[in-house]
Amino acid sequence: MTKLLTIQGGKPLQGSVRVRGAKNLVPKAMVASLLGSSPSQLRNVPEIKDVEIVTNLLTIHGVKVEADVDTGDLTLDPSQMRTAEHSEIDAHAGDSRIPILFCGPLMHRNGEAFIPDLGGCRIGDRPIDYHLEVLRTFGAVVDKQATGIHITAPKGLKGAKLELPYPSVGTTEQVLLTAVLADGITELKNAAVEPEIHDLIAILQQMGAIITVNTDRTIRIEGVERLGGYKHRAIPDRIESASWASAALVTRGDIYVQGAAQRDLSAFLNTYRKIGGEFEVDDGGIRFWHAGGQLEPLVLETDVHPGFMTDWQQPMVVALTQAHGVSIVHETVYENRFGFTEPLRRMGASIQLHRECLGSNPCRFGQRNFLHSAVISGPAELQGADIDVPDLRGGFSHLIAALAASGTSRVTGIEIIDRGYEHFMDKLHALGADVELTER
Ligand SMILES: CC(=O)N[C@H]1[C@@H](OP(=O)(O)OP(=O)(O)OC[C@H]2O[C@@H](n3ccc(=O)[nH]c3=O)[C@H](O)[C@@H]2O)O[C@H](CO)[C@@H](O)[C@@H]1O
Ligand SMILES: C=C(OP(=O)(O)O)C(=O)O
Repeated sequence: MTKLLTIQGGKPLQGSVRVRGAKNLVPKAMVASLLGSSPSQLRNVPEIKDVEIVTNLLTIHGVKVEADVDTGDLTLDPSQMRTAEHSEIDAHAGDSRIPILFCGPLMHRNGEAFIPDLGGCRIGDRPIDYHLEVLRTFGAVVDKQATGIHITAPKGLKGAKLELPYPSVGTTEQVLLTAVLADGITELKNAAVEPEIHDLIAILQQMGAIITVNTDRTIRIEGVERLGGYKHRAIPDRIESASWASAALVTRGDIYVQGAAQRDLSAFLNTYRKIGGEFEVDDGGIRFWHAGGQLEPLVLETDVHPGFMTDWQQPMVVALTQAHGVSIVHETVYENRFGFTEPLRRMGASIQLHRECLGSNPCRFGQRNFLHSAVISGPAELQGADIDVPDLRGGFSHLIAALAASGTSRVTGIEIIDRGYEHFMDKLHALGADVELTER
């Protein structure tokens, strides 16, 4: 059975949606529970696919996971841990990148780990060379096999001096989850400092870890012998919040995002204001709306935190198709994150892709053959189209383009959107969207 979403566009989205814990924190917080000698409690957990995948992976490793989907409370008890079969891990890895973060905790607890083929969005090559390099420096032995990668630590894991070629989020998390129980001190230079990393550090500190973050992207971790459980409320999802904000702009609507946190959206809110979007912050969330005038074009470059996040880029590009004039977007985090613009062009948007760096941020893709800059001319009158969702954020962008377009769009592959947008169909209905889901 495939799901088909039919969208009649042209209605402004209006109303309120609730955003819960961050997709890019919650699964990692769940993995961290493996390091504890007692149960952990995580609050504000959303019902999204990546949480389901990590729940299954933890369960096959003997962790008892109890969830209350209404309150979003999760209890994770690792006291009966066991080693899972490679075939079991493969079967449950799904379309997520999280399995690679099990390495450190599993080596500490079971002496070995297995990395299956990883999922995640197809927005670039997404190699794992930094991960394997840091694990080797901790003392792990990496054995690449036909079905995946087997990792052992025959002499234990020892603190290390590390420096990343690029501030990779996943590799920084790999280092944190490995170093906290390693023997001795780890120093990581050029670390990622995204809000989700700080939240993971807060969790590890509650468990008993000793971690210092310096202002120069250096993280110092003093290994300890034992960690306990944690009790933590996950930070809200800043990507989902920004996505609904873009939806308000594109559809000329007005959306209150309950749970959105200004602190983690700073770069996005500056851009939102410059394009002509309005927002108002209160204790419970942020209201986003289209002020009624014309939207202004922008020059935008994605970057690591505290820059404009790459996962905000795709919905924002749809908003820029509605701005009066020429906008430029330079994607510096992933080499191939503009594939989603092809359906937008079919819908009537004017977007040209370029191999050159159209911006001044240092970028790894400039002298290579990657279409990683976009020139967008607006405003475009979008028409409905048939679309197959390519990836999580690209898919959400297509939904909001279709909601703003005249006529009917038929969208397949929407299951991908469940990876990061909790109950998005219910939310679209609540916002007054004319959408219908059928199975065929
Ligand atoms: C589950 C999760 O949290 N996903 C987020 C995480 O992905 P993820 O942790 O995979 O992203 P990274 O920060 O590691 O990747 C950044 C860049 O580093 C490169 N790289 C990374 C690792 C490596 O071993 N070798 C290498 O070359 C990647 O190809 C990419 O070009 O951070 C990204 C950047 O904020 C976000 O877009 C993703 O939503
Ligand atoms: C790229 C993303 O996620 P992942 O790393 O899980 O593919 C995303 O959330 O936009």
